[in-house]
Amino acid sequence: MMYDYEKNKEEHPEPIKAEIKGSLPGWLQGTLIRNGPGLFSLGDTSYNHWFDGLALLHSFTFKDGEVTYRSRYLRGDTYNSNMQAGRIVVSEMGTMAFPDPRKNIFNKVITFLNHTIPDFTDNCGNNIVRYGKDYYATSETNYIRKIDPFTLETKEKVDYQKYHALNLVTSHPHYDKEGNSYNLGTSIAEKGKTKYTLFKVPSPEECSELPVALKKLEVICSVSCRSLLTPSYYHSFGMTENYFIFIEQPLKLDILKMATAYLRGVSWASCLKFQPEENTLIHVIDRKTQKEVATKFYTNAMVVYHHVNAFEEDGHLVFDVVAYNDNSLYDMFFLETLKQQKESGNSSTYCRPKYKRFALPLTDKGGETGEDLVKLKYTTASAVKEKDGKIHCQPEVLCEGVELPRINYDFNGQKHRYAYMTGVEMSSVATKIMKFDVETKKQTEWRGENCWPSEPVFIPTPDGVEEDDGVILTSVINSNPGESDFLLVLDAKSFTEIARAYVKAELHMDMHGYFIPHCK
Ligand SMILES: CC1=C(/C=C/C(C)=C/C=C/C(C)=C/C=C/C=C(C)/C=C/C=C(C)/C=C/C2=C(C)CCCC2(C)C)C(C)(C)CCC1
Ligand SMILES: [Fe+2]
Repeated sequence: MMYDYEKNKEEHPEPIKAEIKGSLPGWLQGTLIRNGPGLFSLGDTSYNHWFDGLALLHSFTFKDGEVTYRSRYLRGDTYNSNMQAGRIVVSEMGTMAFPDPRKNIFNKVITFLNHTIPDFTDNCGNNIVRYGKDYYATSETNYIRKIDPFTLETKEKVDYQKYHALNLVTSHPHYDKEGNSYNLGTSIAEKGKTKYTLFKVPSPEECSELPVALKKLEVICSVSCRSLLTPSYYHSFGMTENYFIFIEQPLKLDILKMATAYLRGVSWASCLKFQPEENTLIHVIDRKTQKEVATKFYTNAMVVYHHVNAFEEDGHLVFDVVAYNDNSLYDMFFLETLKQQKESGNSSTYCRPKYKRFALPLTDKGGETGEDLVKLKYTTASAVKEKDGKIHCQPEVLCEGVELPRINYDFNGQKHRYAYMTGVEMSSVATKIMKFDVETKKQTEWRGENCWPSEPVFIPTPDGVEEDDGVILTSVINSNPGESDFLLVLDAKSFTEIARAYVKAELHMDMHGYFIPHCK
């Protein structure tokens, strides 16, 4: 049986009480919000790519041993314009929307102008982020959409460009213990320069008076792009106590091609090119000096979407990522490809993701040319100094076939032992979730027959002592006939089931989730 990626999903804005099997820990109070695409065709139009689908938020609220479920489409300008027109009229990364052929020439000219000086989509269907005290649905364009985290109603549209010149911003910010948020974005050909900018948005306390916390956006550092018109695509970055890690990979947006994409009748995604002949630069930014460290680190060509974690140890900066050899992940999610797979029953041939660990020496003083400067005993990752002083890094592959990594976020920036991930076996659905022990390399799994779990989210026990004191939450699509979908609660230590909350509604395959304690 295969998941039907193309099917439009219904929203359930009224709370639905779930049926609990097992018992929920009393301390688990709050709301898990998850985000992902839910609508793929409208009128006689449809999206080409699964990531393009209209954002459908859903949430599980835990209160006094009960769970309530609700879901709501994000009613952004994109959603409203599409619904009003009864067809897809706003372009997304993988789908260029063209004017209705029945429309008059005047309308066609306006649409053309809009795509020459484009106003991008606010269909924020990738993740939930927090800036100050507010929560936003986000993808990677300059628009984010404030939401009510409890009712999932759509609020104001916020434009990063009002606060800083940013054309693209990740949907994976970092947060520190004080509640500050950190994110990374790209400014394209701004005053003749293309650069990646790291910025900070202060904690809720510092922004409490402001309607939009981004008003207090502070630039930490800008990294120049290696080429003006082909910035790298990236989806996340790493942060430790003293450093940020940004991977400038050879998966590139060709801006000139993008500018003419509409005229040429192709999508923006077709202007995204993997260039394996180029290497991958690893930028390390010192948080104290707010400057890039002088040493130049690089590795072979690769494509990374998700950083797992990063930490400092004995003069090294260690970071873990999920990496691919090419861009086949994006290609796998074209709806036509997914449909063919479903019909033929064949699984996909996309490149298997690998959990890789890199170790960068922070001091290379005295290192000889050709010497491996990594002195950590527990990793085979290497960093060899070359004649020109650059450092060539080779990772250690810790395991394969994993994606959507999460850790106990209290350990972000510190040495972690466990990563929680979905397991993928050459297919577009996850068949299991797993706990991976990076020290022993032991993998513990949860799987259910005909069940497709989502990204596993770790929630720490309030008085927890050990890293894995807590629970894992994952929403599970259950394709066993006559059975309902459910939210699964696992004990993170033993990775065994504690409870299921069965929902009398069809859950959709989503991307990422955010847990807000005590939001109820
Ligand atoms: C502004 C701008 C623009 C636009 C843009 C856009 C429109 C974007 C969007 C974007 C987006 C919208 C993005 C997204 C992303 C996503 C991702 C990257 C994802 C990933 C995923 C994954 C990794 C998966 C996983 C999974 C699942 C989900 C299921 C099961 C199985 C697996 C595990 C495989 C342009 C360029 C034109 C120009 C410049 C500026
Ligand atoms: Fe992501």
